[in-house]
Amino acid sequence: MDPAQDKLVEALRKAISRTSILAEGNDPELDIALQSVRTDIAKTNDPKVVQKTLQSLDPFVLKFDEDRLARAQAFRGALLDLIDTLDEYPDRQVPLFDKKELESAIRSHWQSITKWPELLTKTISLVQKTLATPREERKQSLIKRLFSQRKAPNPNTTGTEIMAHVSHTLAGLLTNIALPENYEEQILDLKQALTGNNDLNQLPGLLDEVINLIMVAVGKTQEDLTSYLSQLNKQLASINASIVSNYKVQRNISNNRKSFNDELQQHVEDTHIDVRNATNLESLKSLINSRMSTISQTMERYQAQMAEQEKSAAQSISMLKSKVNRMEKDASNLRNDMQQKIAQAMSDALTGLPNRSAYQEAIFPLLTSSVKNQQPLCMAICDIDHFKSINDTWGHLAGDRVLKLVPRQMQNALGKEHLLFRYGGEEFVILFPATHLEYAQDVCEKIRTAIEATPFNMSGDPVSITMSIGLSLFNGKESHEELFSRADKNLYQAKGNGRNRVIRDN
Ligand SMILES: Nc1nc2c(ncn2[C@@H]2O[C@H](COP(=O)(O)OP(=O)(O)OP(=O)(O)O)[C@@H](O)[C@H]2O)c(=O)[nH]1
Repeated sequence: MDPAQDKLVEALRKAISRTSILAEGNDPELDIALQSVRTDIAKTNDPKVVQKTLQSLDPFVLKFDEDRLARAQAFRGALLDLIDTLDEYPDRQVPLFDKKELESAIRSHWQSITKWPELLTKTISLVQKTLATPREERKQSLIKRLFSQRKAPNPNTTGTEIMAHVSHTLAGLLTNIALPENYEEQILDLKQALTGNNDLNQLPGLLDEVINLIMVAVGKTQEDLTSYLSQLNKQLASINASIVSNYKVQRNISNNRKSFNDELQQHVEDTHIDVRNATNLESLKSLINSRMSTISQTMERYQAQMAEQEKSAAQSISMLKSKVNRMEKDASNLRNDMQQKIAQAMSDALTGLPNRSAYQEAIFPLLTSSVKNQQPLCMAICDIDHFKSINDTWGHLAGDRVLKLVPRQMQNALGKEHLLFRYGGEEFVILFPATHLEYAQDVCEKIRTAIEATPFNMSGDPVSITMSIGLSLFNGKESHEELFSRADKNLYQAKGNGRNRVIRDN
C-alpha cells in the first residue's frame, strides 16, 4: 500500500479506537464487541477488514434505537394521560391555549429525549395554571353538547388527587429511564418523595431532580452517542468506498503502464522487421517517419491518460483526508458536548451549587484517598430551620431566594478545599477533605453564626434565619451511607435540642 493510504488507515484506526472508548459503559455486550473491534483494527492494515469488524456494531445501534423508541412512547403516554386527568378536575379549568400548545409540543417532540425536560416543565406549568384557573360554566350549543367528545369532569377528582397523579406520573417516568447502577439509591429516594406527594410547592424541586436524572441517564449524552455511532458507521462506509475506488485507480495506472510498454515494444519490433525487409531508401524513410509518428502519438496518449489519472487520484486522496478530518472533529465535538452536559447535570439549577449527583461522584474518591493517605475526612449535613414556615409565610419565591442566599453565606466561611453541595430541598452537605473534626466544627460554627447574624429581607422586613448542622468524622472503615447516617443523626439531635446549633460526634 502507498504511504498516503497507510496514513489514512492509521488515522481511521485511531478514530475508531477513540470512538469505541467513548461508547463504552452503555451495555456489557456492546463493551465486549467494542473490545474486539479495538483488537481487530490494531492487527490489520486492510480497510475491508476494518469495515467488516465495524459492521458487527450495527445490531447494537439498532437496539439503542428500539429501546429509545419504547421509552419515548411511554413518556408520551404518561404526559397525555396527565392532561386527561387535569380535564377531569371539577372546579378548575385547563387553559385551552396552553393545553393545545403543550399537546402540539408533545406531538412534535416526544421522540427527542433532549426535549423531555422542556415538555416536563411545560406540563407542570399547565398543572399550576389549571389549579389557579376556576372553571367557567360556558354555554354550549345544543349540537355541541350532544356531540361533544370531551369527557364530563369527574366530580370526585380533587386537587390533592391531581397533584398525587402528577407526582405518580413523574415517579413512573423514572421507572422508564435506563440509569446506571450508582443512581439506584437516588432514584429510590426520589420515587419515595414523589409517591404520596400532593403538595404543589414540592413539585418544582422534585421536577428539577427528575430532569437532572433524565439528562444524566438517557438524555442527550446517550442520544448523541447513538446517532454519532450510526453517523460514524456511514462515514466509515463512504471512506471505505473511496479507498476501494482509489485502489482501482492505482490498478488502472499500472495496467496502463504495462500496456504502454507492450505497445511500445511492439512498435519497435515492427520497425525492426520493416527495416530488415526494406528494399530502397525512399520506402525506408517513409516507413521510419510513419513509425515515429505512431510512437509519438502513443506516448502523448499515455501522458494524457497518466495526467488524468494522477489528477483523479490526488482528488480522491484529498477527499479522503477531509473526510477523516471531519470524523476527528466530530469525535472531539462530541467529547466536549458530553463534558458540558455532564457538568450541567451535576449542578443545581436554583443555587448553581453541585447537586446530589455531584455529591455521589465526589464521595467515593474522597473516602478512598482518606484511607490511602491516612488523612481525616469530615462530613456536615446542614438544614435550614423551619424552612416550611418561610415558604408558608412569605411564599415559595421568597423561599427560593433564601435558598440562593444561604449558600453564599456558607461559602464565605468555607475554605477553598471544602466542598459544598445542595443535597436536596433545604439541605446542604459539606465535605471537608484532610480536615480534623475540631477544625471542621469551627467552620460549621462560623457558618451557623454568619447565617444567624444575616437579616434576610422579606417583603421589606428583616427576618432572622437559622441553620442546624450535624457533623461526623469518617472512621476509615464505614461506607458513605454509614458516615451520612451518623452525620444525619447528629443533625436530628441538633433539631431536637432546639435547632440553631452544631452537634458533632463525641
Ligand atoms: N421554596 C422552596 N422550598 C422548597 C424547595 N425544596 C423543598 N422546599 C420546601 O422545604 C420545606 C422543608 O420542610 P420540612 O422538611 O418540613 O422542614 P422544616 O420546615 O425546615 O423544619 P425543620 O427542618 O424541622 O426545622 C418543605 O415545605 C418543602 O416544600 C425549593 O426548592 N424551594
